Amino acid sequence: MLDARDIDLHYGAAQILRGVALEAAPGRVTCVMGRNGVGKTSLMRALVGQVKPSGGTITWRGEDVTRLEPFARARRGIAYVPQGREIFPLLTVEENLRTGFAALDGRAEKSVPEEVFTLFPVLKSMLRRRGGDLSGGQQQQLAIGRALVTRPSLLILDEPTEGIQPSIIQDIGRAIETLRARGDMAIVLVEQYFDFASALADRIVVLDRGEVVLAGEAGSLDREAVRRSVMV
Ligand SMILES: Nc1ncnc2c1ncn2[C@@H]1O[C@H](COP(=O)(O)OP(=O)(O)OP(=O)(O)O)[C@@H](O)[C@H]1O
Repeated sequence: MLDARDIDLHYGAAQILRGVALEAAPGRVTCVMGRNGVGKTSLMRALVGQVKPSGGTITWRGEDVTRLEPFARARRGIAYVPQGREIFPLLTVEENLRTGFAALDGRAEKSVPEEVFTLFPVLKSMLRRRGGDLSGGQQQQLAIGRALVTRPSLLILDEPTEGIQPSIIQDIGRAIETLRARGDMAIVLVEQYFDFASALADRIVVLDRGEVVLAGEAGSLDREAVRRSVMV
């Protein structure tokens, strides 16, 4: 269980997050929604340790991880698929997948889980291709695959549908459903694509200008209010 409470975040003098709360539980998809620039990515970066909040606490499986470095959180099962994918264009697909092991300690198993290729068969057929030669959608699948090699129990996905063709968006949606159905992984999904998010979400948190303005079980929230919150 992830429990982030009262998160404040500043970049210099600018306050980006104000008292934000976010929970994520195994077997559930928590969607973080909101327009451009409201602080969604900043919140994810705070969860994984890439930025330090100026206030609040982040508890993961009962441990306060607020001050832990990113690698220490990765070793505790937290994996992040950043916005824009950030795969290595000159490395092959296989090498890109293997970079995920850098997050693990020496004792961890260092084989790519077969599940990665079950979820994204295209990666198996492209193991020797360079990451940069893949389509945007294939790169997104690779970025998710790389996160899964650490066998995470919290998977954070930052706008995985951005700039991706519809057929691959469907594949990614099915992959998220499969991972949720396993029941042991908590998934946090940042999304602005309303239909995709609302089809997957168990819980929805809407941010606006650094604050939570709507939060609740997906079925209990006013769909139109959520839709409006992501419309430009
Ligand atoms: N490293 C940084 N230094 C200063 N300001 C930043 C930095 N990163 C982001 N910001 C600013 O913080 C605010 C929130 O950005 P953030 O990327 O978290 O929003 P977002 O909701 O994820 O937006 P998007 O959907 O466009 O990615 C924006 O005003 C952005 O310009």
